[in-house]
Amino acid sequence: MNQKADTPERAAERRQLDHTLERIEANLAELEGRLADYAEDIQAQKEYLWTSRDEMDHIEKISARESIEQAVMTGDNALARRRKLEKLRHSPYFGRFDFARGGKAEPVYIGIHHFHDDLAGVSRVHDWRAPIASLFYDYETGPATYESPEGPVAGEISLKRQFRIKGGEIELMIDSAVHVVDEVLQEELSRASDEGMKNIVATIQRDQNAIIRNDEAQALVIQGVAGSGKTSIALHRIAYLLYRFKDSLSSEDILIISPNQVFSDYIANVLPELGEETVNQVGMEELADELLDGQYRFESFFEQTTALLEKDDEAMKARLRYKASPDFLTELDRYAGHVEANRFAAEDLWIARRLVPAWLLEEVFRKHRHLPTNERLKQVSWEIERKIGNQYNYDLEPEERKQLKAAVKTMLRQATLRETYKGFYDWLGRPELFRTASRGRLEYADVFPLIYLKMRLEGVRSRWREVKHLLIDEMQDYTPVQYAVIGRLFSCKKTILGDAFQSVNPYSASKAEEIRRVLRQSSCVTLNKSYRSSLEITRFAQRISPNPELEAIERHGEEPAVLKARTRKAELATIGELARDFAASEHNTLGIVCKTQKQARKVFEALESGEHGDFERLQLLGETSSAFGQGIVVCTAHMAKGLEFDRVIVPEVTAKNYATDMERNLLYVACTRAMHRLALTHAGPLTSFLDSA
Ligand SMILES: Nc1ncnc2c1ncn2[C@@H]1O[C@H](COP(=O)(O)OP(=O)(O)OP(=O)(O)O)[C@@H](O)[C@H]1O
Repeated sequence: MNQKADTPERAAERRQLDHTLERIEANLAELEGRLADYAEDIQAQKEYLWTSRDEMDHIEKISARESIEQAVMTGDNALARRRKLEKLRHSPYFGRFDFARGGKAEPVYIGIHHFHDDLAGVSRVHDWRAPIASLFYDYETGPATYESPEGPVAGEISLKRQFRIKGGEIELMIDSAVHVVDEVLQEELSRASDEGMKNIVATIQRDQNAIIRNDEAQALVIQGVAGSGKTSIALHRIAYLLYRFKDSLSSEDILIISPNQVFSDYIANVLPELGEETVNQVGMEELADELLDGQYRFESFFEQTTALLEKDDEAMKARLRYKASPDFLTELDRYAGHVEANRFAAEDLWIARRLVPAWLLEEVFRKHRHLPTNERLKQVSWEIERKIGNQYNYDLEPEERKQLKAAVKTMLRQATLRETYKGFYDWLGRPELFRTASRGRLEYADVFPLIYLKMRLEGVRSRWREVKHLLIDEMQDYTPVQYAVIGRLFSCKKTILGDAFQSVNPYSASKAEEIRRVLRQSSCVTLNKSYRSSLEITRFAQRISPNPELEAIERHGEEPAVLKARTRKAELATIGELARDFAASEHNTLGIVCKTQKQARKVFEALESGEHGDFERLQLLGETSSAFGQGIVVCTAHMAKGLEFDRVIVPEVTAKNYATDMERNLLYVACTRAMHRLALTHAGPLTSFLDSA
């Protein structure tokens, strides 16, 4: 039933919607009144506190302040409810199903937020995260069961209906008896992109729902093909967990490790749209810098990838490959054990003419291996002093205490962390595997191994220790050592997602299985259905990096175009033409995705020069960019990871520019960013990756 004509069902739904909207308005009006009362009350209490402050004693003042705080909190809750009701006013729900538990079927409406009609004392719309709402995502008509806090509830769904309601009007209404590869989803996917990532509550698919609502896995590893909704699902999962565990989990307890600032900005809107606060986000490099107390300068992941693309340095590749291998972690562990066993050369010690045997010093030192080195030495001295006290019934004089501390300190074989780390490669008999990057910095591949060693030998400080749920996106770009550090640092639950086919740096990439080996107690799920791109674009990208498991959504668009130009200048003119065509279209975002930053800069400069037209919203993304915007975005495939655009242009798809496996991956990432249109340009022999495309 799709027709706009006013069928009896549609008319009934229209009445239902009007009624719901009236009830929302009534609740809002009542809330406005209460808010005004709260404001007045708070003001009056403040005035009273101020004018009576001289007559009040300390206890009375505290109690008056507490009463004001309480009133402010009540007011804040009312404000939050108002925000939700105002949102519901535009679109109170997107789904309905009629569910019978034995008796008569009752309609259940599902929306982005719960709407409890406080004035009538009834729930009119259920939050999409409520237990009963899972029926909407998991079943069509027929027998159905959901898990309530009291146990499973079985019944029968007799009707399932989807809506698109905007500005209080029903734009679309569809009954679905069969599975939801439906028109609503198709419509959602064919629309032009938004400012950033959007919520997908109305069209979450069954397998996606299972991931969102999985609240058991200690570490959930999601391997999903490009455009399978991994990032969207991960964010909806966070919103779900915040709802499900609202008494013990708040947005401050959640941390996202995100690939870069632009990505952080791109996803920043999803949680607020779902009615939750934004959560903390940190980049791997920022995390590394914190764990190293800002004491080491190091190359960035972006620089490492750029160096790999710009220099064909076999020795560097060998270093990266080794440091990303599971073997490396095993060896590093052995080395840490070796250093630990040999770093404290205990000797018999005479203090105040009393003997402290070497074995005792050794034993006490071992016992405190979890402490940072300085703390540990302090602890050894203190404990030995206590033992002298007990054993010999003698309290050390200040001078003797100093001697003890100095003697314990000299037993430690002092070496800086960097020296100890460098020593690993000598110990291994492969000193060539340690190289310094430009300006004396550490190579990026050495940063996390160094942190790992620090964790094992000295301990680290981190402001993230209290995190209760960790989300890691683009998991394929992190090595086993990085996961080992993460595993030690975060004992909380984790959601880890990515796609092995989209590694921008294959020399240090991880697959789901490898991650699982490092992070114990993890479970793995796979998503093979791709939603982002039209069927034509997905098929085209599949020829670059075939994945037989991938299932493309049946949504049609234009065939991707491979455009040959005679010269480089002519190629830039073609890009200019495509950009002008975009600017005149209904689309909002165009990504021009290049292989390297240098290439991106050239295209950007050509478009900025005005020679090819006047482009209002034109942006070049670099390593330090922090915002994702609409218009034309010129960037590298590395930066484009995780993002999507209505249209994508991939310049310089020549045999020279796209030749290695790494370049094949980058080309794949670039093409899979396109939702509706894709064009590739070249002024030289075409890359063989597109031969069959
Ligand atoms: N169930 C769904 N309903 C509507 N849209 C969906 C659904 N699942 C995914 N999408 C859309 O598909 C696109 C890709 O989603 P997302 O970016 O989360 O995928 P991804 O797997 O993280 O992609 P990639 O790995 O390629 O970066 C987004 O536009 C998202 O809104």
